[in-house]
Amino acid sequence: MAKSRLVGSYPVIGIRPTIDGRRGALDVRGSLEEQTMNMAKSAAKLFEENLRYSNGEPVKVVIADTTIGRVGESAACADKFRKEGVDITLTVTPCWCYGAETMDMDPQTIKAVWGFNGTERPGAVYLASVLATHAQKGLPAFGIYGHDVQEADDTSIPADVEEKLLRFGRAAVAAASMRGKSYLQIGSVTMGIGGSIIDSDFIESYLGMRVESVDEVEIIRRMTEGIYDHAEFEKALKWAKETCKIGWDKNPEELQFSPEKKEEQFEFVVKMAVIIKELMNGCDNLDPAFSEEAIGHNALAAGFQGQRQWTDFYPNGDFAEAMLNTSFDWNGAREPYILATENDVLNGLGMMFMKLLTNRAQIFADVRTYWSPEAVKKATGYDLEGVAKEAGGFLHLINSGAACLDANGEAKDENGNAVMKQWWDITEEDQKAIMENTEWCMADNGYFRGGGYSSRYETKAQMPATMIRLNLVKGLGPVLQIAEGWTVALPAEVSDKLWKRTDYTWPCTWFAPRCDGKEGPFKTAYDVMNNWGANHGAISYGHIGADLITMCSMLRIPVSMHNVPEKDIYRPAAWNAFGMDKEGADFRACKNYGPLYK
Ligand SMILES: C[C@H](O)[C@@H](O)[C@@H](O)C(=O)CO
Ligand SMILES: [Mn+2]
Repeated sequence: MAKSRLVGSYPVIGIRPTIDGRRGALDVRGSLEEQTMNMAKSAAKLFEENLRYSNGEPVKVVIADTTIGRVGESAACADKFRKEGVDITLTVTPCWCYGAETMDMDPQTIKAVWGFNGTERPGAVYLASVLATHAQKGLPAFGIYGHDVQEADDTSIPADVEEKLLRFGRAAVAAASMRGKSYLQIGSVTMGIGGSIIDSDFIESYLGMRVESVDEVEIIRRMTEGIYDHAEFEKALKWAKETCKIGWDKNPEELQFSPEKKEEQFEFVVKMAVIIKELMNGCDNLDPAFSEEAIGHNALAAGFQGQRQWTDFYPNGDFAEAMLNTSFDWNGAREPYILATENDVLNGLGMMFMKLLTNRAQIFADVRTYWSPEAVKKATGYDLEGVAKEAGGFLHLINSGAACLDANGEAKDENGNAVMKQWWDITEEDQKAIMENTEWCMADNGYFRGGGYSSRYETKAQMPATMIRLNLVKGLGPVLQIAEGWTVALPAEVSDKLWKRTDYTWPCTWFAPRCDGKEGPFKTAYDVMNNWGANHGAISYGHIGADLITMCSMLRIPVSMHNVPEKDIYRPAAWNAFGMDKEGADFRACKNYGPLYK
């Protein structure tokens, strides 16, 4: 399994078994030691078996050396956790404990408390008490309390408790994985797109990341001076020549490049991909003279400007963007990178959020066109069916470049269903099928004067998907939009007719949000697009809106629009104090707490 070269720790989860400290003749504490420690061990096992870092390794979990009954043991636990690199804590208990003495007071950890629903001892009473104390001290924590009473000796974790523990765990590991990593901007603002105007303060104070920036000329310097892994480039080029199906050249005859030039451009774009990888994560195989370049920018995500100055002159970045965002390359299955096109850093960060939550490759797309049932009928004679009909139409998601190739839906699960897998599950067969269903057409010369290639595929299968947009609003700050839905499998002739009306040589995904027909942003697919905050969306496989909502509350980023069922919304207990209207409460709470790293 190819390991990411990211430098810096991955977040560790610390479990804090807390207990009633009373000894005496009846030794309350002694009677609870085993049950309390067993809760901690059950939770640790659940996390270790179900949570993975983006590099594919199991999440590391540590348990305090002893149960925590009084403040001295809290301090010893905090000391151990600091040494272990704990960024996330789960406090567990079946009984009453002394909240302010036993709670996690570290302002930087992401916290949850699980109070066992048994009635022999007041675990739930402690939960309520310590969550109140967390709120009083400005250290919001997630509360977990199972719906049904359990037997005191029951060490199993009920389904509702497991769901909250894992949602908390996935979101906390994603949020804390960003800490200390970089966002690398290659180039500058693209065609006046606001999302490409980078806001370092937001990235530093909300995500705990740093912003690195290099001029695009750095790619040319490295090409010219041979500052790249030559063996890797040769391997990449050989693989690409054997595996990439070259499509057609749509440009007018007089503007088409010669076969020799096309060959040269193909080598150029493959070399770009190798160099951008090395810019993001460094490389051990550079000539020792380039020890500085070998370090890389420790980038968890990056953006490439391309348009216009680069693409008016050099071959475009679509190959690099598409391949790096994909779950494999010439080295086989490996952690997908996040490389945004048009330097849309906000969309790149959205892709990063969802990659960290799912460990799957991500799609970057324009939210290009809403197709109503009437318009589709008029253009193709086809009556919408299924999810597209239920959504009152569908959206055309299409952008040259940074859509992962996994999105053509050619990887299959054990039942033969189309799926965008977690990267470590991608098989050789999946890779072959994905590449066989992708073409590399010559770049549209009207847009990309310098030439290059564009990946081309259609998402032919219906798959669950979640589209998000991270927006920055002056006076408000960051805000997220979420639309769960499905990719739409249109009949080939229908898809072709609609696709041909726009950029037929780019990756094409039809998307139907889950709509409810009620007034508001989810009335129909039209309303989703009409309320969308920008030109781009980041799209992930799966319905992951609830995980995103939980993670955003950890990052203090309010969610302004979503179609996640209210029963699945899970935020820190303190959010309840900000009102019963969940969305308004979220805004008020995020404003109250402010960014994590202010
Ligand atoms: C190639 C074109 O300039 C595209 O980059 C443009 O239409 C966009 O995608 C704008 O988001
Ligand atoms: Mn775009």
